[in-house]
Order: sequence, then C-alpha cells, then structure tokens
Amino acid sequence: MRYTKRYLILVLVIITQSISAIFLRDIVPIPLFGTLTELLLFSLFLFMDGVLAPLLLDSVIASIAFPLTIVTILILLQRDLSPEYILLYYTGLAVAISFLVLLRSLWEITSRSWSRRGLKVDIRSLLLSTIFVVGTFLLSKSPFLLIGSIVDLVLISFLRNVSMIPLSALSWLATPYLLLQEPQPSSKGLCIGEIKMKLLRNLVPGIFQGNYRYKWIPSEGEYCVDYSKLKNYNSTIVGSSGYGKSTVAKKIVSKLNANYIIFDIHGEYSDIPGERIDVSKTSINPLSLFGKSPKQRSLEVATMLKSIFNLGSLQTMEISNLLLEAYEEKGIYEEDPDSWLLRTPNFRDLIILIEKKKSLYNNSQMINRLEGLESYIRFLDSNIFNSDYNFNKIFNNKIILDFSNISVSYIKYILIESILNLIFSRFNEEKSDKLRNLIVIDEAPFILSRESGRMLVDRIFAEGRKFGYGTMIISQYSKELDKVINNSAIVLSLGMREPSELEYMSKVIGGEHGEAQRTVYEMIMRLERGLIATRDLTTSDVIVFRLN
Ligand SMILES: Nc1ncnc2c1ncn2[C@@H]1O[C@H](COP(=O)(O)OP(=O)(O)OP(=O)(O)O)[C@@H](O)[C@H]1O
Repeated sequence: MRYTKRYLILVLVIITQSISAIFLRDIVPIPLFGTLTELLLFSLFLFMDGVLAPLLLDSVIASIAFPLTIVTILILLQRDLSPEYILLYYTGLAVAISFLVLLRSLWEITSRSWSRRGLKVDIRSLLLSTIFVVGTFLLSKSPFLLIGSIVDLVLISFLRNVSMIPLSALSWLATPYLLLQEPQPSSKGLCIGEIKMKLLRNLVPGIFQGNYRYKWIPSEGEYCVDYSKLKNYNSTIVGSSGYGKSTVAKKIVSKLNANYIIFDIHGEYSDIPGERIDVSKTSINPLSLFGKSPKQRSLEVATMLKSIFNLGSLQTMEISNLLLEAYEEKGIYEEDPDSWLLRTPNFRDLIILIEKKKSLYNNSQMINRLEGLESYIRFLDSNIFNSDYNFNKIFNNKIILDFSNISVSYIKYILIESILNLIFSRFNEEKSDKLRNLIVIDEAPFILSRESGRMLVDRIFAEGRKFGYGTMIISQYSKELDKVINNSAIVLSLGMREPSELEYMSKVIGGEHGEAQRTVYEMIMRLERGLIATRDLTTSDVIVFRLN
C-alpha cells in the first residue's frame, strides 16, 4: 500500500483515538493501572496503538474499530462487568475480529512484513523512536506509558520503516496527553489534601434503568485550590459538629497568600497566625451609614432590629422613620450626599430623640408606642455601640476577630453585622484581579438565620470578587445556604448524618443525575473525620480527599 494512503488512515486513527480519549479521560484515570494484569492489558493497548496501527490499518472500518477495541479494554479495566459492558465488549470484539478476517490474518501480514525486511534493528529508526519515547515520558510522566512506548520503540525498530515513526509516535503522544486530564499545571495553588476516591460514570446508560451508573474508584493526587483560576473566591464548608470544619478552614487560611478576617465566634482560631482582636474591647456604631444613604441605612437597621426582637412590620417602619429623623437631627439628609460624611447618631441619640418626641405628644397612644420602641433601643444602649474603634487595621492584615467574650447573643449579632457592613463598604475602594482578603464566617447560621444578615452575606458573596474579596462560610446546616452555595466556587462537604442535609449536599456535589446524587449521598454519610467530599473545579471530578 502506498505511503500516502497509510498516512491518511493513520491520521484518521489519531483523530478518532483523540476523540475517544477526550471521552475516556472522565472515565479512566491513568494512575488506576496498578496491578500486573492491568499493566499487561494496558501495554497490549499501547502495543496495538504503536505497532499494529501502522501495519494493519488500511481500511476506514478498521480505523474506527480500533479505538472501539481500546475503549472496550479500558472499560473492562474498571472491573465492573455489568450486562451492558459485556455487550459492548463483544461488539468491540466482533468488530475487531471482522477487520482482522478482512485483512486475512494478523500473523500472515506481520510475518510477511518481517520476512521481507528481515529481523535487523535499524539504527535510524531506533534513534528517532528514542526521541519520541523520551518526549512521551516527559509529557505524560507516566511509568506505564514509558514501558509501553519502549516496547513500541523496540518493535518499530525491527520494522525499519523510518517514515512510520513520527506518525506512530504522534498517535502515542495524543492519547496520554488527552487521557491525563491536565498537562502538568504550572502552579497548583494551595494544596490541602490527598485525593482518595473519584466518582466515575459508566460509559453507557443502563439498558433497563435508562440511567447512568456511578461508582467510587480509588484515586490519587493532591487536592489543591488555585484561587487565581476560580470564577469567584467564595467557599462553603458544611458538615456535622466535630467533623473538622474549623480544622479545614484553618488549614486553608494558614497556607493562604492573602490577608484574612476571621469571625471567630467561639474562640477556636487561637492556633493560626494573625493578630487576635478581642471584639469585647472594641466598639462600633451600628447606625453608621457604611456608605449607604440615610434612608437605606435606616431601613437596614430597622430590619436588623426586627430580626433580633421579632418586631412587627409597623414597629419596624416606625423605627426606620425614627432613625431617619435621628440622622436629620445630625444634619444628615437623604438629598445631600455631602452630609452623609457627618458624624452619625448612635443608639443613645435615638433614645434622646424618642424622649423629646414623647414630651411633645399629648396623645397617650402615641406615647405608649414610642415607649414600646424605646424599651428595645434601651437594650442597645451599650458602650460597645456608642463609640468608634478604629477598625481600619483589619483590612491589610491577617486578623482573627474573637467574639468569645461577648455573651449576649444579640449584641454579638449586631457587632458581626456592623463589621460585615463595614467590610462591604470598603469593597468599592479598590478593584483587584486576585484574592486580597478572605472573610471567614464560622458558625454561619448565627448570621444567616436572620433576614438582614442573610441579605448582607448574599451581597458580599455576589459582589466580592471584583474587589479581591472572597468569603468562606462554615456551617453545620445547609439550610439558608442556597444563594451562598450558588456563588461558591468551592463547596466542601464533611461527614453528616441528617437525611435532609445529606440530600441537599449530595445534590450540590453530585450534580443533576439522580444516580450520582445517590452515590454521593452514601459516601458523605460514611465519611469519617478528616475526609471531605467535593467537586474538583480544575477537573470537574467529584472526589473525596483526606486533609493533610
Ligand atoms: N483531619 C483531622 N484529623 C484529626 N483530628 C481532627 C481532624 N479534623 C478535626 N480534628 C479534631 O476534631 C475536633 C473537632 O474539629 P473541629 O473543631 O475542626 O470540628 P468542627 O466541625 O468545626 O466542629 P464544630 O462544628 O463543633 O465547631 C478537634 O479536636 C480537631 O482537632
């Protein structure tokens, strides 16, 4: 057969093979090939690829049947002999046998070819092949491919057909390159664990169920987070108490090449680098505008107080109006943005305003209403809200905000919400195309269970990226996490037992297929401390890794 025709056929083989390899890379991770049988089978596949292709493939049918056979071998290596796999195997085999029969016999052809040329090694072929073997190894870093390509090298040298070597080797290079999902990334980012398992989808849907089947297979490699490649810098860590959520967060921040602000509710972050600030010794005025207009801020503060004291809509609106009046008393007007920079009132000023209004009314019903509101505000008349600590330093540093000395829950809540507002107000100051600051919110349900906190965190999650801010939410419950999870590039699930939680997280991690969700559900339920399920964003694989 003339060389041009052979070349054309081989090009077709490479293209078909490459397409099947793209498909295969989701299914067969090369490190899986561990046992001797697997190694032998894989070498057979490589032998066919490198030697038989140039010898045998002189028909279009054969070119298509060849990758199909390879697919079959690889599927069999998954060791899952379900009916559809056996069917596929025999189809592959039947096609392979047909093309061998069509070409009369493998032996006849090879022996004819070798007897014509003689069993003498050709030095030129040997040298050229060696270059390609080294190239394959450098590209794939796979010892299995190295063994296979050496076999190829020896055999092709006997053929003494130099012109065939580049194409045979190219076909060699294409497959491992595509099979090895990522060609050695230049920077892996922040590596926090060892991959242990990977979720694989079978090649074909089940004949009877019409569903893909999924299973966990052992896998290896490092689990790394490369913030520079993520669509946002947000992450969510969910898991039952004691499974190691804070430990994961500590691992990430302590390796992080950026600043962070940790909201440490229970004083658990004492063992990581950074400046600790005892928040009970600071102060912040929750009535500060934080870059908003007086009307917007009045409404926000009123909504916050509504969440804390379970106020009705009428009382919420009354507080909002009172706040607006308090701003005006200080010369801060909605229509005059310059005035928004003036010093804002605090809760004490609000009480004085209520007192003043009470003295102006004769109507006892109005006075009662004002007294009702005043009783709530008096709860908030605390030094911690009446002056302004300089929080500026938290923005360019590694900071742990320790809330453990604040025992009154609503005071703690207002402080957290105010500091989050302060952080949010700083977003606009500087754009950034890399992560500058990570905000870590442990015990997130404390914030997210309240409407005002949830709205604020949702906005921080949605808008942080362009300003170089990322947020990490740590929670025992996935409830209220919808928006947060949708805006999280990384979602880590630690072990949990509660069925509704398991259901939610297996959907988030497993994706849309019911079978994948079920398989992930069973895995998360069994995860022991230190093991984490997630979707690896660089490869889109669902994996389980062990924190190191
Ligand atoms: N990978 C791990 N290997 C060994 N011990 C661990 C690991 N992860 C966590 N622990 C230990 O388990 C305990 C609980 O961990 P951690 O506080 O991180 O859990 P948590 O999920 O944040 O719990 P909670 O929700 O109650 O705050 C700690 O004593 C911690 O040292």
